[in-house]
Amino acid sequence: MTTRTPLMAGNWKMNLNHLEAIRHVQLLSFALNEKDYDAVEVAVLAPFTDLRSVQTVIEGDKLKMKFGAQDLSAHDSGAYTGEVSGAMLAKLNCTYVTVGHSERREYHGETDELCNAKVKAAFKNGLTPILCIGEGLDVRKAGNQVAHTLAQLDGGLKDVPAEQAETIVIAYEPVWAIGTGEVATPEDAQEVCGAIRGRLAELYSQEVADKVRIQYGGSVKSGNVAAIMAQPDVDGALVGGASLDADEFVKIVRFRDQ
Ligand SMILES: O=C(CO)COP(=O)(O)O
Repeated sequence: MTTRTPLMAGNWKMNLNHLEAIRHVQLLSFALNEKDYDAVEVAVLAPFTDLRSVQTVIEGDKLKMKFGAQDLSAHDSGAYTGEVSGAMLAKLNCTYVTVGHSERREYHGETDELCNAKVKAAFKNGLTPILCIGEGLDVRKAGNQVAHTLAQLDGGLKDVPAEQAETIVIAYEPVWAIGTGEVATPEDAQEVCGAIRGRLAELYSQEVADKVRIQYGGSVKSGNVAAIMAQPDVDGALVGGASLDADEFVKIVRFRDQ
């Protein structure tokens, strides 16, 4: 059985300008220590306009914190006004990029096909995609959360080879739990995260499935993170609102102490 290092990632969404981002990363850096970095991987996912500043603080101070973006273009370069390419993110030393967050699916019409192209663009440029999948409230009420989420997984991973797939991060984010304070129960999280790992084993192999980190996201706070992280198929958290409060995010990173 592979040991998976938990990945605790803060998705800042459209919050914190570059000056606020510098201050926020500094606050995190004062609080986090070697023991934290030995136990978990910590990442911040910042707006595009913050990335250069975040990189400067993290690399200048030799912090072990990883950083990344919240989206990328499916295209390499060219006449795509407003888009940011994977190569541009790689040039800034980004490690991660979220793909297919539910807010992009909902407000920007991102389909599984586009997410698949973005996953491939991320890999092509040496970035690790965090593919976000999860069901809305109506699907959950109908009891179809597993089938719905696995269909998004299949779509996002279409034609992605095993050697890339084993390095991907999957974030299970039930849409009804995002920003609502309505956290999924640990059992809800485990049901779908376990099904995701099972599906990865079917698509690739058990060995690949055992390597992939699966995060839970949706109203994660210091008060609920420990119970969610105790689930066997949950390997991290993708934290929205609570990641904007440095003290709270540090508590989430230290989930074992909560
Ligand atoms: O969407 C999320 C992280 O990507 C979750 O957001 P909240 O933690 O604010 O519910």
